[in-house]
Amino acid sequence: MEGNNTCSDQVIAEMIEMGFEYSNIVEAIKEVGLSVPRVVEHILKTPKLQEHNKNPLRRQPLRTCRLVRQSKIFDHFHSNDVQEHTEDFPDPIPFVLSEPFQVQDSDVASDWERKVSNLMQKHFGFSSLKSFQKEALSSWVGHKDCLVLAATGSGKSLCFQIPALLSGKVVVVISPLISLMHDQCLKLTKHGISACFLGSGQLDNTVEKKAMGGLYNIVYVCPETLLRLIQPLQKLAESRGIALFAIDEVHCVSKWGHDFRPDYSRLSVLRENFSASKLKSLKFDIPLMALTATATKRVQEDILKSLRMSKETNVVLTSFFRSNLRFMVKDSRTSKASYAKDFCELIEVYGRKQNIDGNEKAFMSDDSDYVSHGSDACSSSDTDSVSPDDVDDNQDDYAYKDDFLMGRELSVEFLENDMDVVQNVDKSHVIHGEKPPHMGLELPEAIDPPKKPEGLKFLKEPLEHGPAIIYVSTRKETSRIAKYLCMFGVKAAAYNAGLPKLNLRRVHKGFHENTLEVIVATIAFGMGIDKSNVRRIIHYGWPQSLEAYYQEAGRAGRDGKLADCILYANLASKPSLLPSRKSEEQMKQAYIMLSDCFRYVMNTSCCRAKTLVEYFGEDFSHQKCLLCDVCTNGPPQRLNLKEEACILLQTVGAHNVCNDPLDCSYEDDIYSGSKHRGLRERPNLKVLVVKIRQQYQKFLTTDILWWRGLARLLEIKGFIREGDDKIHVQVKYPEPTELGMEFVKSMSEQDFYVYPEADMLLTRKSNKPFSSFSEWGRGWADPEIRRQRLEKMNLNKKPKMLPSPKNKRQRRRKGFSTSFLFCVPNIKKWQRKQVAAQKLKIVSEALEVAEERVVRFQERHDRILSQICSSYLTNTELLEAVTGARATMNQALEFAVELRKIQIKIITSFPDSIDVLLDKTKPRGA
Ligand SMILES: Nc1ncnc2c1ncn2[C@@H]1O[C@H](COP(=O)(O)OP(=O)(O)OP(=O)(O)O)[C@@H](O)[C@H]1O
Ligand SMILES: [Mg+2]
Repeated sequence: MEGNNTCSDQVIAEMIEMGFEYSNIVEAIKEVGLSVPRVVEHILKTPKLQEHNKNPLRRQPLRTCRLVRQSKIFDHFHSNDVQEHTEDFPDPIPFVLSEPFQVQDSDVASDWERKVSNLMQKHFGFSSLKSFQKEALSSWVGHKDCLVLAATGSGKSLCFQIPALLSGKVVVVISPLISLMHDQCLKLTKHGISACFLGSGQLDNTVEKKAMGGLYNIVYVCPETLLRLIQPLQKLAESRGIALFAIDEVHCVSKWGHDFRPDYSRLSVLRENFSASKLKSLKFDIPLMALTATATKRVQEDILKSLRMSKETNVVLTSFFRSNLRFMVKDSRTSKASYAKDFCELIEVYGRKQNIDGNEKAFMSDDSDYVSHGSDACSSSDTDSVSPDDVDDNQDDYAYKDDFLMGRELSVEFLENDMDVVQNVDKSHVIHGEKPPHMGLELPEAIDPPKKPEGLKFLKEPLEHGPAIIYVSTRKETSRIAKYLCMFGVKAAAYNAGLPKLNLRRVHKGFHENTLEVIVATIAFGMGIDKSNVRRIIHYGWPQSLEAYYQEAGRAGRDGKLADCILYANLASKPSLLPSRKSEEQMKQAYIMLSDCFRYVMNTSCCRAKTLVEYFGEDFSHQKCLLCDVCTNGPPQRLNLKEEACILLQTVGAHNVCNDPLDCSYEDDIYSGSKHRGLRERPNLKVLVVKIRQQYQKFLTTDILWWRGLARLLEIKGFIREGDDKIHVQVKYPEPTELGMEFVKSMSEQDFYVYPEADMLLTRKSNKPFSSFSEWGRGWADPEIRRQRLEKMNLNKKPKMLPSPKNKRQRRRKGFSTSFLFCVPNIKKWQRKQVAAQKLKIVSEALEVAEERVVRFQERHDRILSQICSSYLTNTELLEAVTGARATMNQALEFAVELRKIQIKIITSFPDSIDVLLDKTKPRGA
């Protein structure tokens, strides 16, 4: 019979179901072991025991069973809206033991793999363990500590859930977020495993007592609560027993990670208080199992050290590579103006068209709450009457006044406040100038990296339909984009920690039940999101680190099917840190991580997946993933930039050997950024580029972006380094290295072949490598041509006045906003002109391209027309082709007209911006 090999919990539960008395079962198990038939037989044959079981097959009333019913997850909330949500929660597992039942360690170790297999099948419906799960469990069975590093969504939770089932003891899980604990308890309850969470979010004060009495298989705690409960937990360890301490999302331990939480760094108390030397009843230290999906080598070492994990800790490292994720980087201003371009594909997929065929009706009626309160999701019925430009970005009002929900505040804060605010930092935990910790412990390489480029099999696979998550950095933007998408019939909603809790809960529910398809969220929609069919993760704006990026991107494609991870970033800009309170040391670390992220985006030649997994210290076993934009589009053409590299190096060198302070004219605040930087100040890259432009006619019109990219390449080659003691996202005050100077000396011998970086490509044109300023744009520099053009356009009238601030809102509502011209309102006039000049340059370039396209489309259109004429046929295919060609031509024309309008606006507002662009106007004092 099956019961022969089930664990003690199962045997007892089965026997209780049959109606036997608990104390009799325990006594019988002691006599005959964990076999249901033998236990039954023993009880029935023992007259003493039989007395209590006159009619064993008739169920005993609960109170005589000395059992407690496993509380529903909702019992943990003092909520009066229980009825509304009861359907969320399945019937809980029937019972948990009210009395501790110590299982012998030998029971667990024997034949554990088969027992695990049975338990998995019973509770989760899986047939087998993954190899890393098996390895983690075997560490636990051998009483060893274990650090599990496995990709997002790979199934790390199972590693600590199984020990609870297998041993009959309690597993204590330390988790950073109440929402995460809530989600996991919910899932476990559904799988018939008793679990609870403790901490500030738990308002039912009986739960803690019950948990410390051993009534739950799995107890989730946040670190603060754990520190408070050391003594009760010690008692629990000595009574029912604690099988394992699992520290989930353990990268939070390390200040070198992307999500440091000071309370996590105090978790060494686990080793101190739950070791065999401290608790006499223990034969072994209670094992620690630390789990994360994002940890660099440095973070891994820090975890081992901070938690005081044993020297024999088994580091279970799986490949971080997710072969079904298609990584892409796209250039975008990531502002309201670029929504139309960036989200057109998304709208096509999730928008009205598709929803009309599907269940739009249901969406509109069922989700009327979202619709009527408009801030987090909008009605698709708005679509027809609103244009993209009508999105009111001032409306950031999240008041949620649903009569139905008013006064029904959930009494438990299952979602943290300020989850999307970068964590505060406990300065006492940061040692200035501290070297990265080193454990002297060799971390193993990945145990089972995939051998073949699996991307091949996804190459021909279409992207299936499934939900999407868009990550943005500000709360305001979540609602702005959600509204924009809703206007086109996309079932979208905003999610950020500033929204009312009930609202967030509904978004969660909508997402999991597929009534919402696109969630626009801050990082608050974070850890523990485990939905298998997420098809797209879009980052709209720069992430703060590659760790955070990969963890968020990893929420896509957990079903193993193809999924897209697209990062939209303004390649002409540099990322900046989100405001947070950080110590100096942590700021440095944050900048290093931000810089790594910047370099990932700017890279054009190395497979994205390779860059990412190697970032986490893994050897990528393939050359390419075959899916990412770099693999599919190929790297750009390599260029020999020997001359440019030498010129930059020479300029850097020339300005670094300057010892005479009077000769260094960088005190000008426009150039150096500050008047007070002191005389030993080095020129920054911008100043150096101006010097190059002044000195070399050939480079007069080169873009700073181009030099920025080149400086990065020179830094990678080790030819220059950052001369400032601060860390910058990109080298700012370059200083030549010996290697760099050697290169200059050997100028005639060495080539400098490189793949231009993404920002360099922005400015580069095939036939004019250094000119980002079109002929047409150059024409404006000539006063006569300019006069003629303005005359022709009837626009040589007075420049427009700067709009008054009170009309700002109105201006925003109008289609083409001129606000982009005045987006830096407080800077000096000269700088403003420069900004305008830069914009003019970009617009002119774009216009040139647009005009070329118009001409091309026109030609195609004419060609098809002439074909029709010559064939004297009314061939429908040709007619369709000519209509299509006309449509594309018109589109291109429209675009060109819009660009022209913008250009005129810039020129009329700043007529001399052209001069600035050509560097004719010198800054004050230069
Ligand atoms: N052995 C297995 N076979 C099949 N599916 C599994 C197995 N183990 C876990 N899973 C499934 O994998 C999914 C992800 O599991 P889980 O939430 O534990 O991932 P995770 O590694 O903790 O992810 P994250 O890094 O986001 O926390 C779950 O839906 C789980 O049911
Ligand atoms: Mg997890």
